Amino acid sequence: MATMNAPAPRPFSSLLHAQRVWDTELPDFDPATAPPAPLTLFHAWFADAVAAGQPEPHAMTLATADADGLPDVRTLLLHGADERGFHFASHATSAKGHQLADRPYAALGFYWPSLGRQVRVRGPVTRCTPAESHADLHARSTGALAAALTGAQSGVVESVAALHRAADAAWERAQAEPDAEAPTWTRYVVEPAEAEFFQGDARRRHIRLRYRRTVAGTAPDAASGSQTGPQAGGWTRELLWP
Ligand SMILES: Cc1cc2nc3c(=O)[nH]c(=O)nc-3n(C[C@H](O)[C@H](O)[C@H](O)COP(=O)(O)O)c2cc1C
Repeated sequence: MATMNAPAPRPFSSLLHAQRVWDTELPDFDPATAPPAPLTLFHAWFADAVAAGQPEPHAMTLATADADGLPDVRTLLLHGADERGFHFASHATSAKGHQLADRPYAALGFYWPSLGRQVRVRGPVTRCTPAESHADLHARSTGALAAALTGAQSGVVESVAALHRAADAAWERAQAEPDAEAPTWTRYVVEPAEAEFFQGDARRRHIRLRYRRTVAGTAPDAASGSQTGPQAGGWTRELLWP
């Protein structure tokens, strides 16, 4: 009887070079129709990503720098986007928490491949009040509370068994005490100084629209063709070469 052999795995380079990007139907983006402030466009693009079935559209990369200026990056969930900025939450005692204490600036990146869209945000980071951090924690699932109660984020754990013990204990506590405190859990806000919207294009005519916060009356608005000054709300828009 013939034996069924599993196919030999393809070499990494062959797999890598077989991948494609921007070869689906992508939306048009006319920057001349973009709203004056980036928050409105972010909300619209987020709704588009949800409607397009983009998995986990609220997952974003958060870049920070350590005390020596060395960069670091990880994935987080967006907890809100409003006039104050882009909100996320984590432990103040984690690696990112220490980095933000040393250098309270960050960059965020969203990528929604279903639409060929990327959004980047940069700016200073502030901590929300303890009451807001508490509310953030308790507005979410038992699993999220348990994860926060496990604590020690970014510390070294001696074994998987130790991780399981701590996680199981945290789950039990989260179920028994839904109001339990996780004192280091902190909600942060990135206040955008810049926000860039990238619309991919199959022919590589990608559109990049950057908003920069300005003092009123200081800069023309290249994206709208206006020669008369900045947009309402203190934002200047510029098109960037892709
Ligand atoms: C999809 C996804 C969502 C995540 N969301 C969060 C989050 O909201 N908050 C958080 O602290 N960590 C979150 N994490 C874990 C972080 O990526 C990271 O591992 C952790 O925060 C420790 O980062 P640090 O050592 O740089 O501080 C998430 C990971 C993934 C893959």
